Amino acid sequence: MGGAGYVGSHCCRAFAEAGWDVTVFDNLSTGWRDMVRWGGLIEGDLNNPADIEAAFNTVKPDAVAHFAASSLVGESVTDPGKYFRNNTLATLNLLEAMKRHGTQSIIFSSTCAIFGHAQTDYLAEDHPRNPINPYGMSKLMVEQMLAAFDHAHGIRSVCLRYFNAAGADRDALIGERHACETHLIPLALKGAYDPDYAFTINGTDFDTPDGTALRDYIHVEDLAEAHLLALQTLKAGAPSDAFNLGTGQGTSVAEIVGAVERATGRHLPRKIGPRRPGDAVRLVAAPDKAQGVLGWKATRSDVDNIITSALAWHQKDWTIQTPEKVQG
Ligand SMILES: NC(=O)c1ccc[n+]([C@@H]2O[C@H](COP(=O)([O-])OP(=O)(O)OC[C@H]3O[C@@H](n4cnc5c(N)ncnc54)[C@H](O)[C@@H]3O)[C@@H](O)[C@H]2O)c1
Ligand SMILES: O=c1ccn([C@@H]2O[C@H](COP(=O)(O)OP(=O)(O)O[C@H]3O[C@H](CO)[C@@H](O)[C@H](O)[C@H]3O)[C@@H](O)[C@H]2O)c(=O)[nH]1
Repeated sequence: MGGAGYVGSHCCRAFAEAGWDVTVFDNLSTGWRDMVRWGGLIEGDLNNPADIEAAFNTVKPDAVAHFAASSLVGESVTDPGKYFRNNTLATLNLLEAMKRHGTQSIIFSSTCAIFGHAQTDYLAEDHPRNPINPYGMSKLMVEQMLAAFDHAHGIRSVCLRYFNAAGADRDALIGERHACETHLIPLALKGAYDPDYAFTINGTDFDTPDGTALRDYIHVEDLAEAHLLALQTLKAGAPSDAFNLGTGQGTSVAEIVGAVERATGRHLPRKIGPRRPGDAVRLVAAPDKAQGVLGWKATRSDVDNIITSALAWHQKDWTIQTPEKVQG
């Protein structure tokens, strides 16, 4: 579900390369037909139970990987209904279909936004879950629904709580491609090449060493590997579980700006703006549980490697970010 999007398309590549039959179900609201390269595409909307029913009748899936969602923190603050509908209600439709069809395994794209403000430097799975924006709330509700569906119907789930997904695949075939881009790394790359784009740092008054927000950037191919491992453990009969997926390394917005300048060899002009509504100060994972239980470790998530891979993809199809700037 949602395999035409950024994280889903990278995971589909990993699933297909592991020898699994992949079918993408996606309404292409924020995804892209040409990012569905590993498996077929069924166009459908999770808000429409008849679409899900038809897809399940066609494919009869053993397992579901559920990436589909609306996922812009700022937008969720101004339009919460969209988030409860497209993330929470739509997932309920999916779970009802899984129940009807006897599909017993699901990997869910959760998020560190379920935790809210960090009470500890590194967020472990048992950190209190107090989301501070409707996006995080809508995802936490899904985690709770998943637990209830396991209890009542034996549908086992793995909630993978990504920290900040970043980077692009090793061959630069697919990458971070959001029609409405709000994410830091693509916008910083755009700012380095496009003199007409005013890149802005959202707040320099956070309680962090350099005053800018701290995040844990995780390479999208490391996330894909975690999905493979999670599905394998579910297939082997493991119980439902949840894992925080990050590196354990916090990187500030200012440090990302520096890394973009290193990778591009260009100056990145920047403005200083206010904090973005709903933004947490610091979100850094404690990745120990994923390491211990899944045997997963981020190996591609060095910030310079992330930005180099993102840049390689953007340069291959620069029109996606900055028309006219193909030559850099
Ligand atoms: N990108 C990140 O940093 C990040 C971090 C944490 C969690 N996540 C979660 O990971 C998942 C994937 O994120 P992404 O960045 O790849 O987003 P994306 O927008 O690129 O992909 C989402 C995909 O879901 C599809 N979709 C959305 N609503 C749908 C619906 N009702 N029916 C069918 N398809 C629908 C979209 O068309 C798109 O292809 C999301 O659930 C997101 O909340 C992302
Ligand atoms: O032009 C920009 C864009 C972003 N930021 C800041 O950079 C940080 C990271 O922002 P962004 O890349 O948008 O990621 P997050 O807001 O942290 O949200 C992402 O990461 C979350 C987990 O932290 C996921 O749940 C969300 O789906 C995903 O959008 C935040 O402080 C932003 O305010 C800027 O300063 N300037």
